[in-house]
Formats: sequence, structure tokens, C-alpha cells
Amino acid sequence: MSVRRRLGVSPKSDQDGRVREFEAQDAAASVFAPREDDHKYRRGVAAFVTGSTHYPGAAVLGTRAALATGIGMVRYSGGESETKAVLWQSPEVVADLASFDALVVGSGVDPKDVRRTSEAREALDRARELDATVIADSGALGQIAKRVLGGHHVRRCILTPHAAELAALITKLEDTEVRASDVIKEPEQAVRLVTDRLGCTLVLKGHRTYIAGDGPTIIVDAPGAWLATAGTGDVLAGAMGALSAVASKREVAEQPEPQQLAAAAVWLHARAGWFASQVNAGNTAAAADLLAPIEQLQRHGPGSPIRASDATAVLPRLVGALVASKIRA
Ligand SMILES: NC(=O)C1=CN([C@@H]2O[C@H](COP(=O)(O)OP(=O)(O)OC[C@H]3O[C@@H](n4cnc5c(N)ncnc54)[C@H](O)[C@@H]3O)[C@@H](O)[C@H]2O)[C@@H](O)CC1
Ligand SMILES: Nc1ncnc2c1ncn2[C@@H]1O[C@H](COP(=O)(O)OP(=O)(O)O)[C@@H](O)[C@H]1O
Repeated sequence: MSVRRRLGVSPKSDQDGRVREFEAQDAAASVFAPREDDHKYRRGVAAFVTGSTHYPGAAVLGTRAALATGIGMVRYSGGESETKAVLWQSPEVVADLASFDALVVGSGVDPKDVRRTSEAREALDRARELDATVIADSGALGQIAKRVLGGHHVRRCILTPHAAELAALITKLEDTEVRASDVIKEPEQAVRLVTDRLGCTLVLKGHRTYIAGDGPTIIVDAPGAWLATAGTGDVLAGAMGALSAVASKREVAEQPEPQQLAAAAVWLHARAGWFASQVNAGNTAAAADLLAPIEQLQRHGPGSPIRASDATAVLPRLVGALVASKIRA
């Protein structure tokens, strides 16, 4: 890959306008309060084919994050053990894929897991029938790329790899070995390459997250490194699924582009991590949203990392604040 810009150059110094930063008001444009005539279906339905026998936690975190972000209904499809885990944590989840507006697929799915991979494929077929947005994470990244290249129509697709997953995806697409270190050195080249090839929004996760789509690449910098723990990516995919499902039920003119939606989820998620970290630093915050970080603070003391479930706990408060900021505007 040729280098046009390297990580470390401030996006503000970008000369050709290909990169832009994303602020709270941008995120607010992708967050919608429920309307009086909403019901569970009109508010938006997100379906999850995530988690597996080995990784039931990914299923729990994603579905919890979607519920925390705000959604009409969450559906889940999986094997007995992961379904039990999801329903135990969130009894509001409906265990089927009857209808949905957005599909989150792949978190906690090993591509070598034949059963889950085949279930993911069936869910992608269903998403196609329903014209639903697809958020493909982890184990579903290769599968969605294959489908798009094979001419399968996906109305809106958002891919959420970390650097190693993006390197593996590019290696497949370009038939040339690309390593995570190459992606980390040239992130904008990497995201642009895949977006242009597949026509999907590409979210390269990290401390600085790059979101490539139809517009200039968006950058969201995390306010701290608190999200560098297992499972926070599963939370991000769940939040993105909820925002996508809800937005898809609005008037067409109101609907944000997938790139904006994806960036809004990244922004919320990064701030949720920051919010939770404030408790770890000893500051106070709204108690009900922060029970998990408080519990963690008591157990581990200031400076301990934030668990994915802590980010889930503060999502509703952040979403509410964004909605309120829009109502005031
Ligand atoms: N509680 C759960 O059920 C959890 C399930 N998870 C799921 O578990 C599955 C497998 O997770 P693994 O951790 O084995 O696989 P990963 O794909 O996350 O990691 C595989 C390798 O990629 C490299 N890597 C990971 N993140 C990187 C980054 N940001 N930059 C550069 N290199 C990076 C590391 O060398 C790592 O050994 C995923 O589908 C994931 O969604 C994880 O989210 C962790 C929590
Ligand atoms: N150093 C860091 N600083 C801030 N955020 C980070 C950092 N490392 C990872 N993250 C965020 O945490 C999440 C990790 O997702 P992922 O790599 O998929 O992990 P997992 O599969 O364990 O959920 C992403 O949203 C990423 O942006």
C-alpha cells in the first residue's frame, strides 16, 4: 500500500479534507427518542447471531448493549447454552429471527465453528430478504466480504474489525499478505481499500477509530485507554445494531448514513468508557448508571480497567443526554 498519511499526523492538519473529526452534535443526529406512536416494532428491532458455546459472553454483552442503547426489541438466535445465557441476563430478548431491521452477526463466532457459521449464513440470507442493515463483526467479516463480492445485495453493511481482523480481510481480498502492523501503520489506506472494494462502511477499532464510508473518513479518538479490555468490541457492535435499527424506522430524510451511524456508536462507546473511568479515578457520577464501575472500584481500587459490562451500564445515560441535547437545540 502506498502511504498518503501516517498515523501520528493530526487529522486537523489533513490537507485534502478526507478526514474529519466527530463531535457530540454529530452523534446526536443518529440518536432518536421514542415517538408517541411508536410500538416495539415501530421503534426498531435488532437481531443478534453472536456468541457461541465457547463465547456465550459475546452474545450477552452485545444484546445487553443494544437494550441499554435504546431499542424496541432484541431478537437472538443461537444454540441452547448461549441462548440460555442471553435470556438469563435479559429476559426481554425474544429467541428467534422472525423479523428485524438490523442484524449484528459474528461477535464471539469462530469462523471454524461450523454450526455457528452456518447459522450466521442463514441470518445473512434473512437480512437480505428483510433488506436489513448488517453489522458484521469478528467471525462474520470474511463471510460478508465473500457475499458482497459474490454479488449478494446487502442494503447497508457496516464491518467492525480490529487491526488484525482487517489485515486478514485485506489479505483475502488482495491475495497478498498484510499484517496487523501494516494496518496500524497505514490505517486510512487500509479502511479506504476495503470500503472501496466492498461498498460497506468500515470501522477500524482502536484507541483512534477510523470510520470509512461514502464521505470523508471519520476519526474518533477515545478519551482514554479504558476500553482496551475483552468484550468491549461486542458492546460496540450491540450499540451499533440498536442505533441502526432505530434509525431505519425514521423518515428517509431523517435517516443518517451508515457511516454517520457507525461513528455515533463509536463516539458513544468511547464516552461510555470515559464515563466509567471517571468513577475509577475517584470522581462521582449518577449512581444508578454506575453501579458496576462503583462495584469494580471497591473491589479493585482506582486505576483498574473498565469491564465491557461497565460500558453497557452507562450507555442509557449517554443516549438520554444526546436526545435531550437535540430537544433543547
Ligand atoms: N466474553 C466473551 O465471550 C468474549 C468474546 N470475544 C470474542 O471472542 C472471539 C475471539 O477473540 P480472540 O481474542 O481470540 O480473537 P481476536 O481476533 O480478538 O484476537 C486474535 C489475535 O489478533 C491480535 N489482535 C487483537 N486485537 C488487535 C488489535 N487491536 N491490534 C492488533 N492486533 C490485535 C492479537 O494478536 C490476538 O492474538 C471474537 O469473536 C470476539 O468477538 C471477545 O470479544 C472477548 C470476550
Ligand atoms: N487502547 C485503547 N484505547 C481506547 N479504546 C480501545 C483501545 N483498545 C481497544 N479499544 C476499543 O475497545 C474495543 C475492543 O474491541 P475488540 O478488539 O473487538 O475486542 P473484543 O473482541 O474483546 O470485544 C474497540 O471498540 C476499540 O476501539
